[in-house]
Amino acid sequence: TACSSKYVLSQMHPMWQGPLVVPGGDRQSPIDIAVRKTVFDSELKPLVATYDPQTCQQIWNNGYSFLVEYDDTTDKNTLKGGPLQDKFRLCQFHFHWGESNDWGSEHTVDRRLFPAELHLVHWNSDRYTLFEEAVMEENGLAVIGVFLKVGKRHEGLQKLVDALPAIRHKDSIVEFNRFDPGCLLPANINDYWTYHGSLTTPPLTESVSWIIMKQHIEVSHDQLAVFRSLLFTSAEEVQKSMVNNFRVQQPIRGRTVRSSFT
Ligand SMILES: Cc1ccc(O)c(S)c1
Ligand SMILES: [Zn+2]
Repeated sequence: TACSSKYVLSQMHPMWQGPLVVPGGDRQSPIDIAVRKTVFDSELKPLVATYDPQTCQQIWNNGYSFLVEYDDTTDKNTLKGGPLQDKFRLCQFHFHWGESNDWGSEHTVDRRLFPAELHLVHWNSDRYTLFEEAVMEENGLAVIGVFLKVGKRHEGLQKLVDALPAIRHKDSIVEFNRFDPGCLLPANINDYWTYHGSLTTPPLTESVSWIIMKQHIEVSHDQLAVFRSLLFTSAEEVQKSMVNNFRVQQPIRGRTVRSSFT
């Protein structure tokens, strides 16, 4: 689909430290959410996420993370409301995680680290026709972030976990159908923080309205261990475990993080 193509196909080995600051970058991600500095905004509306599991197409290892991709040629999977003025289309979701359960998330809450973070990536289909266009524009993307905690097994995630051994190496891909991304959202999606930031992988463009869920989801230790069995490397290269695929935190540069709850 559009969202997978050249954009995240970079052959560059993930330099997770990456450029510390993008030239002129004053709205980079990820950041720490200092709760006492957040500002409640009563104008923030409830989020409306509508997903069709039938539009799930494939799951693949792009050398940074693994992506589950959806058909984004129609408005079948939409996100609107919340801080968003326009309607956004889901194109993919992926995760960032650590080599241990002590770290792995990109965002933190009062410096608290989670073992992993889910990103559901949507692009502004009211203003653009392709993900590639939207990713370069200020109001182009909306990414929902959900923290993962280790606890009880996540039944809905298991179908995805079972598909991972087939995409162990970079650039491997398998067909993946009938997966409802909604099953990965927490029960309460109306309590969130939102701020303007960037992608956390190249090209690090400052095109993202971030919507970070206050409520986390739980996955089992064993499910997370399967994430760590993936490889950054292709079958020909010396094996390198896909772990710690998160970016270092970036300066807040005077930005305000708004909350939808008090
Ligand atoms: C579009 C996109 C690709 C990869 C990512 O980690 C993020 S955060 C967004
Ligand atoms: Zn991400």
